[in-house]
Amino acid sequence: MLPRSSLENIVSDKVVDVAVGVLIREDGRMLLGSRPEGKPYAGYWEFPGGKLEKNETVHQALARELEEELGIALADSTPWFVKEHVYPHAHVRLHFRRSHDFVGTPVPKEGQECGFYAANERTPGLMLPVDQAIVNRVELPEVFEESSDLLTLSRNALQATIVRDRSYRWVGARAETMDDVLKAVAMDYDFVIVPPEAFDGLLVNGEPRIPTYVDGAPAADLAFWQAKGAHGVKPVM
Ligand SMILES: Nc1nc2c([nH]c(=O)n2[C@@H]2O[C@H](COP(=O)(O)OP(=O)(O)OP(=O)(O)O)[C@@H](O)[C@H]2O)c(=O)[nH]1
Repeated sequence: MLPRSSLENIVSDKVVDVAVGVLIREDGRMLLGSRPEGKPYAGYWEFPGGKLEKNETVHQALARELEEELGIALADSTPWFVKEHVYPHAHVRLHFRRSHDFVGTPVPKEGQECGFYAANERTPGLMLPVDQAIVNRVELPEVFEESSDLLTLSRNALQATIVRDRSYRWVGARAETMDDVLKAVAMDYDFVIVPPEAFDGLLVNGEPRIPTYVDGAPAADLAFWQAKGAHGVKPVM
């Protein structure tokens, strides 16, 4: 067995960056499709997207993949969050971007199936292991209001486990430092709430690590914060 540091080096040398699109239609349904034959996890369902090519931005890669795979023209997209996952076949860094701004009816070009689904609807095949949890997050409200299915915690792991068992739909925490954010990522929280002055400092390469609400930001500023990569805002109540 190799020492842990060597293992980490091997894995991190081979991280594959992937652009993933969460395309949301006016009725709130999101675009999902099956993976074509010949790829790892063929037949599993996923969000559209694919690997970044050299010198491409995430948005460019996503626009290219949507055109190639489904004949969809992507006008605009905003960063949502980045998630890493180690599969038997690859260590991927998934750059999820959201968009309401796309044109065209998806026409599968690689023999896949696809369609627009609500978060509580089942796709004909299983979702990729990482994506099932993300589907639930698509319905997070953009303006944070305290509600029975949206819970903010202290940063206590045990407490998070307990509230998940009591089946809150979403679990989040307050974060002011990158360390807080990374703990929330490790706990697989659904979101963090950050002060506006800390927001930029919590981005890595301009992207958040977890869906992020900006605390005390007026709802009128939602588009401004979303363009920077925030999921939404938490106005002063
Ligand atoms: N497209 C996409 N890939 C995902 C998602 N979630 C997820 O873990 N992945 C992983 O990210 C990687 C993306 O690779 P891909 O095979 O779709 O990319 P690609 O179209 O550029 O592949 P190719 O050019 O090698 O055929 C795969 O390891 C896949 O398992 C998702 O929602 N969408």
